[in-house]
Amino acid sequence: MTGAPLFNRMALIGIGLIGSSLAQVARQRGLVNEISISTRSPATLQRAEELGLGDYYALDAAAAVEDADLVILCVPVGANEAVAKWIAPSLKKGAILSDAGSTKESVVEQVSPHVPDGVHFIPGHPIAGTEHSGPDAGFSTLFDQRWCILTPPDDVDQEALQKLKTFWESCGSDVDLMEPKHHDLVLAIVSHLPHLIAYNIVGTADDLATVTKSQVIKYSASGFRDFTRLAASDPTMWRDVCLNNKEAILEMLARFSEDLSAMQRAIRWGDGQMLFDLFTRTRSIRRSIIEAGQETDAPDFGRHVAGSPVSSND
Ligand SMILES: NC(=O)c1ccc[n+]([C@@H]2O[C@H](COP(=O)([O-])OP(=O)(O)OC[C@H]3O[C@@H](n4cnc5c(N)ncnc54)[C@H](O)[C@@H]3O)[C@@H](O)[C@H]2O)c1
Ligand SMILES: O=C(O)C(=O)C[C@]1(C(=O)O)C=C[C@@H](O)C=C1
Repeated sequence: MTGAPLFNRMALIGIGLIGSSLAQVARQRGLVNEISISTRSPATLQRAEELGLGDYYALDAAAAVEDADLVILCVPVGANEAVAKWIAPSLKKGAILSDAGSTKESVVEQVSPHVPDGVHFIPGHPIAGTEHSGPDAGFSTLFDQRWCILTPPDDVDQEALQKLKTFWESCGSDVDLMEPKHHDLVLAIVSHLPHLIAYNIVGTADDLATVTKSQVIKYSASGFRDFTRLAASDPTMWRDVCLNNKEAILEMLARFSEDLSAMQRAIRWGDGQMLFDLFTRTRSIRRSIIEAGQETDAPDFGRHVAGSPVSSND
């Protein structure tokens, strides 16, 4: 990015995959003058310092947000309320307060009551990540060609919204605006359910006496490998996602279980047509995603680049 930095001081509370990636991209592209970092554990804070992610480091989150024009909470969603309470008295008037949490309605409910007058609270969620966590996992291109969803309140300050939008665009993302409840419903199916399925299938395989751990490793070049990647995601993060998007996740799990039962019935009764029709429909969904230029056939999922068509065995 060329031109003046968008913000003078950015404060990041939580410096794992997302916080570290934000620090690196903001520094590399000159989006902010200074970065102040706070996190709960002294060892993580020290690691952030060793990696040179910021300019100021503090275990006291309130101290870290003083004088910050942009504050982004990058902690597991279950920690947002406590952090908001902690930093609220120290937030600068006119500052933008945002977050990166994977759920949005709970964040709005838990953080909004603590936001002082004159601070612009605009929740956000980069749809970008990996199964890795901690400051070492971050990288500056994480947000390139990914979506970032912002869920501003109806009476949002338009100038603040535009500034935050420009920030995420400068991080490489495309920005969409959404209602928090709608965000949670959409993400329940496209992100939360796939992770739960992965946790479940890997757990089931591990429980089966016939599928020993060594066999899981030996044959993991198969489809199972994709599930093990997702199932290696951070347990705290995903526990908090489940507890904070309970309604939408339970709704999607119920739908999923019904569809799974239908598939089970088709297999039991030898209904090959049902199975063939379903598999044909789902295959065409992946093809249409690729044709829309939102997916490559490579394992680098989700970037908005034109990809090669899926090969056909027909
Ligand atoms: N990992 C992903 O793929 C991904 C993608 C998009 C959004 N998110 C969301 O972004 C947020 C951060 O995720 P991450 O992947 O960077 O997690 P992470 O586990 O890599 O990092 C979390 C950081 O928060 C700190 N922390 C935890 N509890 C805290 C507390 N009470 N007070 C202060 N710091 C605390 C940890 O020490 C760590 O530095 C989460 O809300 C998550 O839902 C994650
Ligand atoms: O690619 C991955 O590993 C991810 O899990 C990233 C992913 C996703 O489900 O797409 C996970 C959770 C976030 O809230 C956003 C992105």
